[in-house]
Amino acid sequence: MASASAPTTLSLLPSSSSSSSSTRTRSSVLVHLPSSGLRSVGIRRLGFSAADPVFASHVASKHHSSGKAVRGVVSMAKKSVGDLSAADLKGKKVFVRADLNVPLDDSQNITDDTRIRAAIPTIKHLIDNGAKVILSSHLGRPKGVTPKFSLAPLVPRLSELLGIQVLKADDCIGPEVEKLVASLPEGGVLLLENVRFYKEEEKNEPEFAKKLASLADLFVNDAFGTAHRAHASTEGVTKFLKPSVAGFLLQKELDYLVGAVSTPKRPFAAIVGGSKVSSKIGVIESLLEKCDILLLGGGMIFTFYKAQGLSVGSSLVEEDKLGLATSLLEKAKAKGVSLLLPTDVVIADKFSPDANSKIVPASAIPDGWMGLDIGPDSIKTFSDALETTQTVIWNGPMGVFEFDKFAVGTEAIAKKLAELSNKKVTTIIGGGDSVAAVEKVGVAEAMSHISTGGGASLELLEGKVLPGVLALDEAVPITVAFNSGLRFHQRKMNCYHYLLRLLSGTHRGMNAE
Ligand SMILES: Nc1ncnc2c1ncn2[C@@H]1O[C@H](COP(=O)(O)OP(=O)(O)O)[C@@H](O)[C@H]1O
Ligand SMILES: O=C(OP(=O)(O)O)[C@H](O)COP(=O)(O)O
Repeated sequence: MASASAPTTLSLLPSSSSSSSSTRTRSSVLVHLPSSGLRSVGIRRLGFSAADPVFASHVASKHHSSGKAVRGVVSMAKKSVGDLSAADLKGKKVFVRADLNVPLDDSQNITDDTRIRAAIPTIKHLIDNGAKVILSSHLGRPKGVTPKFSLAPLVPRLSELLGIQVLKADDCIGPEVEKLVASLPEGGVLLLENVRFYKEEEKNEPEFAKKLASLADLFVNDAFGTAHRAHASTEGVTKFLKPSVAGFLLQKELDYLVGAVSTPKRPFAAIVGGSKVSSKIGVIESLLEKCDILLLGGGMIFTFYKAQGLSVGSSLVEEDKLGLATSLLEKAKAKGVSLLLPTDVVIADKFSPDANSKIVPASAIPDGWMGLDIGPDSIKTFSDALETTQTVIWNGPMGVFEFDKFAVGTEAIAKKLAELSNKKVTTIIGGGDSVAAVEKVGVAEAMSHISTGGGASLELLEGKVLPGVLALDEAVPITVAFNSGLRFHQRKMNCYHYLLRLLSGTHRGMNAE
C-alpha cells in the first residue's frame, strides 16, 4: 500500500549531473507543503518521486527548450480513491478505468486472471461505500467492433471475485448504456463493452471522452498497464470529471516502480534479459544511471559478445545495435556499475525443445550453434552477485524458458529472487514473459511486486511521465516558492498546472522575473 507519510517539503533539487554548462542550474525552486494539512488528508506520493535523477533530466530538458536553464525534480502527490470519504462516494456514479486486458484462449477462457484480481480492491472499496461503479477497459487491439475482443467473458470471474452479479453493457456509450447506468443500484457494477471498439478511444478524441465522462460524476484511474497511453478513457475523461483520482492498484504500482527504484535500498541490481535489445536499450541506459549491479541474460547477450569480437554462431544478434552495446559497456565502466555478462551459455543445434544442447564458455560458441540459456557458472556468478543486494528489478527471461531444456537459468534466477524476498530484499518483476516465467516456476507470490504493466513499467523506468497519471488531480493545492538568483518570489499555485507548464516549457516564473 502507498506510503501514508507525507513529505513536508518537496524540492526541485539542483542537479549536479549535467556536464553541459548550458544546462547547469542557475535557479532553485522549493515547493513548500503545509505539513499538518497534508497528513490530515492522507496524502500519497504518486507519479514522481523527489530526487529521481532520470525524471530530473526529463524535466530539465523540457524546460531547457524554453531557454530557461533550470534543472530540477518535481515531486507530486496525486489524490487517491482512499482519500475520498463515504460521503464523497455514496450514491455517486464512478467511472473506473481498469486494465482488464487478460489473455483468453480460443474458447474464450481466461488463462491468467492477474489483472482482474488486481482491479478488485478499488472496485470493492467503491461498492462498499455505496458508489455505482461504471467499469471500463480495453481488451486486445481490435480494429472496430470485433466479437472475439468482447469483455463479456470477464463477467463471471468479476462477479465471483466481487461477490455480486456484475451487469454488462453491449456498448460503452449511447442511450442503452445511459439507461443501464440510470437503473444501477448503489453498490452495483456495470461493465462497459471494450472501449477500443471506437477508434476515437486511442485517438483521445475529446467528444468521445466527453460522452464516456457524461455517464459518471467522478473518475478513478486504476489502469496501470495502460497509464502510458493518452487515450480517451485514461486521459481524456479527466478533462470532464472532477475529481479524477488514482485507484489502489495504480498507487501500488507507482509506489514500487517509482518509489523503490528512484530511491532504492542499495546495493541495487537490475537483471535484464529477453530477446529485444532495441526495445530495452533505453531501460539499460537509464538503469546504468541508477543501479550498482547490472546482470544481462537472454537473447540480448549475443549482441554484446559480438560487439566484443566474440563468435556467436547462429545466436540472436541485432547487428545495428553493436555500436550501442559497445557504448553501454563503456558507460557502465565509466560509471563504476558492475555489468556482468554470462561467462558460459547453453547452446543448441536448432531452435527447438528437442534440440541437442551443450554448455560452453561464452567465448567458444561454434558455428551453427545458438545460445538459448545462461550456463551453470553464470548462474552461480549471478546468484552470488544477487546475494549482496537489497533491491532487485528483473525484466526479461535468461533463456528460452518456454522450452524446458533451456529454462534452467530463468528458473534459477526466479528461485534466487524468491529466496532473497524472504530475506527482506525488495524484488520487482516487470514484463509479460518475465511474469509468466515466475508464475511457471510458482514463485510469483514470494516477490515483493509483480507489475501488471509491461510497457508502462518500462516507460516509468526510462524516466518517462505516464499521461494517465499526470492527468489526475493532485492531493492538495500547495505553496510554491521560487528562488531565482537574488530574487525571491512566493506564490500559491496549483502544483499540477505548475508541472504542466514546466514540462511544456511555458513556465516563465524564474529567470524571466
Ligand atoms: N537466448 C535467447 N534466444 C532467443 N530468444 C530468447 C533467448 N532468451 C530469451 N529469449 C526469449 O525472449 C522472450 C522474452 O523477451 P521479452 O519480450 O524481451 O521479455 P519480457 O516480455 O519479459 O519483457 C521469450 O519468449 C524468450 O524465449
Ligand atoms: O497489455 C498491455 O500492455 P503490456 O503488454 O505492455 O503489459 C496493456 O493492456 C496495454 O495494452 P496496449 O499495449 O495494447 O496499449
